[in-house]
Amino acid sequence: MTELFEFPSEPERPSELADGAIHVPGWLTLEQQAWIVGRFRTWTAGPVPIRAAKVRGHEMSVRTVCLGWHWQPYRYTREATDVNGQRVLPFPDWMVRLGRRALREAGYPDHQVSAYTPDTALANFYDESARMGMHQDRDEQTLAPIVSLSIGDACTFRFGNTEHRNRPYTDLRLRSGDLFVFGGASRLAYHGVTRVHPFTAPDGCGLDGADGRSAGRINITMRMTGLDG
Ligand SMILES: O=C(O)CCC(=O)C(=O)O
Ligand SMILES: [Fe+2]
Repeated sequence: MTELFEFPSEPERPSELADGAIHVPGWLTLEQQAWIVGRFRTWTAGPVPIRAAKVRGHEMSVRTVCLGWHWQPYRYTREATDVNGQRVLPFPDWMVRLGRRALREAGYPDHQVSAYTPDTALANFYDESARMGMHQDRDEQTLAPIVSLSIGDACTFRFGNTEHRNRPYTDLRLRSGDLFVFGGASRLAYHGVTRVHPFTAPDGCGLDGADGRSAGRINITMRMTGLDG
């Protein structure tokens, strides 16, 4: 035999789906993932507990806890007036640094990296039956890029166009540790999660299933609201 099979597998590289939309597979180490899951558990404990936001009277299947600003359909407030009226946790400095590193490593230019000061994060939890319909992230007053981190079970992420929620779109798998950035010409692209793939979370990522259940998926999106106060 040749040594063909001894070559390490091709390293995973960033790929640009569309102008400004970059997928970086395996961006977070397992240790970083597990650490973030630990932080997530503290956020869900309050003062504003994780909850399913209500859209036109219907609870979303995804549950969300926010940092910095509280998102409710379709606005940001400091107090979670649709939950318990408490003020949300502050946006952590480590996440600003992580957001800048994400932009840099996704290939964004230096001036955009240094100007990037995300002030809100939506931390979503998906159980194996949760989904997120096609939508635009447009409750922010700036068009600064969105930085998205995924941990736990993989999902099928649908990334579409800026005009409407229908084709053309690309379905890709977001796995534990992946980074996805969408800014520039892709900032207002419609996107959603069509399904979660149970039992695909890697050992050591910090999300473990219990009693035969799958681990679920955490997704964190950092954003710059452009809001004062
Ligand atoms: O879970 C994801 O990957 C996307 C989440 C999302 O689009 C959102 O929170 O607005
Ligand atoms: Fe979104």
